[in-house]
Amino acid sequence: MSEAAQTLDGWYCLHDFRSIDWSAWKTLTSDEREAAIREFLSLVEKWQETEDKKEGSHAIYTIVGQKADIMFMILRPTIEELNEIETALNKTKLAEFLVPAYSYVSVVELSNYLASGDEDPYQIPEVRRRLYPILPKTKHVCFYPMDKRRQGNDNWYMLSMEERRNLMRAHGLTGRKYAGKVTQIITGSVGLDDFEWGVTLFSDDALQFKKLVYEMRFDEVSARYGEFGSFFVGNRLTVEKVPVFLHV
Ligand code: VOV
Repeated sequence: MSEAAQTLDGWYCLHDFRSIDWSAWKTLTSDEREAAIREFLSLVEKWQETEDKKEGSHAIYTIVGQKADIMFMILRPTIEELNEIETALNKTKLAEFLVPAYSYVSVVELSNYLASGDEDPYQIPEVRRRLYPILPKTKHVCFYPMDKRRQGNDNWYMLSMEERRNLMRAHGLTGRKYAGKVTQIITGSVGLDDFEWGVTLFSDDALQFKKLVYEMRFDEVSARYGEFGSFFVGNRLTVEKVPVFLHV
């Protein structure tokens, strides 16, 4: 049996995608809509207080295309808190008009492929910053789930640790070319959701998602072993923009 990579696991993560039932939303009076928006914003304010205390983080993006209209990405120390947050959201008035489109449950993950030293990694500030990240406030987001292939001669899980380490090193070098342009948050989801990882990319230039993902297709680890789910791309929805977004 090949040696499993050891993972470092950080905050739990929920990607919650909803479509908006605009026809139903329009049937409310403008006072009712305003009250629903106020109630929703007070929920987001609570999320912000948690983020300010560095006890979690969140991001809200409007999604381009028909797969969804809005995405909430939530990070919390426990999976129970993710459940509480989705339940609180579901109990709001606005949620009566939010139709579930897709969701993904995972946990922020770093592997030990490129780790060095004997120090307890959970005590290294840079590692902690990546395991418990405050989500970047970039203009755009790209999310997709992915697997590593297990088929015939292309079975990631039959490769030796050394072979996987070399492939991940090459992957990291390609990724490093995008430093300052794209920030990635990899979340592990084996045993938690339908794919093995969630990939969330943040950038102020949406074109960089295409350039990075395309370039990575030529890395052996993606070319030979990568299998991908649906891609979602979105634009940041700040608290200030919420009333305009929901105005009908
Ligand atoms: C923004 C660029 C970027 C950079 C710098 C980067 C670097 C790194 C490093 C150094 C490491 C290994 C150590 C660790 O930190 O775990 C990883 C790990 C991982 N990556 Fe990555 N990745 C990037 C970006 C990046 C992208 C765009 C994708 C999607 C692949 C594609 O083809 O669409 C991806 C996937 C992953 C995955 C699924 C893992 C875990 C694999 C496992 O088997 O455990 N990743 N990644």
